[in-house]
Amino acid sequence: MSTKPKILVTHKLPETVQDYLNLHADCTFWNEEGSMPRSVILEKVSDAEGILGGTIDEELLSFAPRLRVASTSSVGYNHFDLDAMRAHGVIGTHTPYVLDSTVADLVLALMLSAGRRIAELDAYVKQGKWQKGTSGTELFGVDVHHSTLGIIGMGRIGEAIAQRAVFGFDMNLLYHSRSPKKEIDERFNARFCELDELLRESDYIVVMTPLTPETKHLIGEEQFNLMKSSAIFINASRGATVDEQALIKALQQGKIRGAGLDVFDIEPTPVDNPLLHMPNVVTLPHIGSATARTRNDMAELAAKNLVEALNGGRAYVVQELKDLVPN
Ligand SMILES: NC(=O)c1ccc[n+]([C@@H]2O[C@H](COP(=O)([O-])OP(=O)(O)OC[C@H]3O[C@@H](n4cnc5c(N)ncnc54)[C@H](O)[C@@H]3O)[C@@H](O)[C@H]2O)c1
Ligand SMILES: O=C(O)[C@H](O)CO
Repeated sequence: MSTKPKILVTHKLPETVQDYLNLHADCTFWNEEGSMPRSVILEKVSDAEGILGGTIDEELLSFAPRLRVASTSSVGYNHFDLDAMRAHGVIGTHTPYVLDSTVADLVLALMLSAGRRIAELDAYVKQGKWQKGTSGTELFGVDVHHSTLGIIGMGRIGEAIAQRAVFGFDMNLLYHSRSPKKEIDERFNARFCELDELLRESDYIVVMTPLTPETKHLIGEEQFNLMKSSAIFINASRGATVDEQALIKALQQGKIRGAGLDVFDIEPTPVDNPLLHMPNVVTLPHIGSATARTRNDMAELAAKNLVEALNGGRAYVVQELKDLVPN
């Protein structure tokens, strides 16, 4: 009989990562597209000590009496019910650092695209509108270089965005986070400020906090009312950090100039979401970390986290559950 821990993997992994897991665990894989259906997870998790992927909630935990570690191949872990995991003594791990640059690249792309109207004007050319003649001014956008960028949530990805914005585009940097960071101030000649001040002063506003009870709807009607009418608003964190209805209203009423969104309240977002029908809004299907190399790195790290945490080794355990790790 195998002495390796039993693990359940609920989405397809690269072959090399499966090979690694097979060396260290008795694995049940899912090799079809999409994720393992919930009913199958609930059935197969009954004897698992580790799980890689998916939502961890009270229901799943009640079907998993032997579960010790849940690993997610994402840095965000708002799909972990942390209270329930604590109550069941289950450790959670995630994948910080390996995706910072890829997500930061995408945020800059959203800023450039929304600010300089790339997607909108690409359609303009392809639809033959250019041929009809233009005064020119109607095609104007908002400069990225030498504008003021306000980053809300100056963590790992926030810092990678700052690096690109300050050194690549000569932007001035404001940030709001849980606390000021001296090294950020010095390195980027940046200034920590309260949220209201950041919203009033920034030309580009990027939300990059995790989704937690404190950050849910951090940006709503009151916050949009403080922004410049020329502001470009970017969300690449989680949809629910922003009150989506308030964002729609702010755009409809011209309270801000445009937006770039990688994340939505409901994903996939319904096709009748008004945001999808506004030319000044650039929309993406939650692809912040979606390059082959980065997704492979995330899968490798998630697998390593699972094996290490099951064996008492070093893993990226989520902050809120670190005290559950035996010394
Ligand atoms: N769009 C995507 O594909 C994509 C990819 C990766 C990460 N994300 C999201 O980005 C988030 C951030 O990732 P990270 O690795 O930079 O995390 P991080 O923990 O390094 O940084 C988050 C920062 O937000 C700050 N913060 C937390 N609560 C706050 C609050 N109430 N007010 C102000 N600041 C607050 C923290 O102090 C921290 O500095 C993830 O949790 C995830 O939800 C999205
Ligand atoms: O949190 C993350 O890592 C990204 O959103 C990918 O899901």
